[in-house]
Amino acid sequence: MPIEQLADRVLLKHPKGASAEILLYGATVLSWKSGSAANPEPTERLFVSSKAALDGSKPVRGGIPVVFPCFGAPTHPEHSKLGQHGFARSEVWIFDSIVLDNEAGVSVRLTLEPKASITEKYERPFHLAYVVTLAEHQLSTDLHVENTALSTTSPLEFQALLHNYIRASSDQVLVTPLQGVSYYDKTEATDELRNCPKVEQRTYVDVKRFTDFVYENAPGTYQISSPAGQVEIKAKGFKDVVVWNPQAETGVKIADMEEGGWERYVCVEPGYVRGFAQLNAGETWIGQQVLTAKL
Ligand SMILES: O=P(O)(O)OC[C@H]1O[C@@H](O)[C@H](O)[C@@H](O)[C@@H]1O
Repeated sequence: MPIEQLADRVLLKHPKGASAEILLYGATVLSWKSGSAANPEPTERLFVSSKAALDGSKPVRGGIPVVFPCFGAPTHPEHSKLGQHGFARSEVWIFDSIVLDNEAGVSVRLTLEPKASITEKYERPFHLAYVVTLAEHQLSTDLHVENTALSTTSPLEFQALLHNYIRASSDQVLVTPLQGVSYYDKTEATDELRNCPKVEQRTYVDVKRFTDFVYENAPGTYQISSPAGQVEIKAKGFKDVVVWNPQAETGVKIADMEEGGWERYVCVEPGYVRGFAQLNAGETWIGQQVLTAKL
């Protein structure tokens, strides 16, 4: 059975060997096992901390959490009651439908709409759909945000991001091409420094030290290369990208991070996080990414 629905998750199996697992809580992709053209053996491409809670008690530390409607601590007045990274990663999504089920793609659609746990802290009407598609060497995850409000209301303003934890040795992994792109360095000590743009000078960006950089208007295609393999991310609609690895400096303070977990991944997160996407009533915005196992 290429698509299997369990009580709390959905399993996707591609006829050529790749597989993926999506937890309904947060619509979090927990696993993506894929071979590449050069190496057909399916290998795990994502990192999930062995201390991650998978029971819905807190967002999953790993995989691909969905960030919406705010990135980081809320800054928009309509988000003031929300926690860091918003509510999409900590609500149970609905399994909506099977979109595709053939060799070209094994694909499902999950949805999230306002419910009591959301409306008590966020008043805007919306409809989210998340389409996860598994191909032979690819995983695509597409977020559709619809403003379901009446036309008389002001536009919906939101941020969105796909928080990919890509499995890689953080000592050796390199992310390209970010040279020349401006970024904001969230590791700086003061607000003034955090809000002061810098320009990436490096051809190859590494995360050997604590890194939390928000690249603005980034190129949209990223290569993540390490001895463990190479994954390409191609993003559309997500104009920015965040590169994050806490290293031991801040990793030891993360309660659900396994010992030394920061050595085993890099987060490369396409998002719309500088400023807010604006969506008129009745309109839909789509943010997409395609992850390709290259090596
Ligand atoms: O611990 P959380 O809420 O999952 O966030 C993890 C990290 O997520 C990144 O996207 C942020 O840029 C970091 O600042 C943050 O620390």
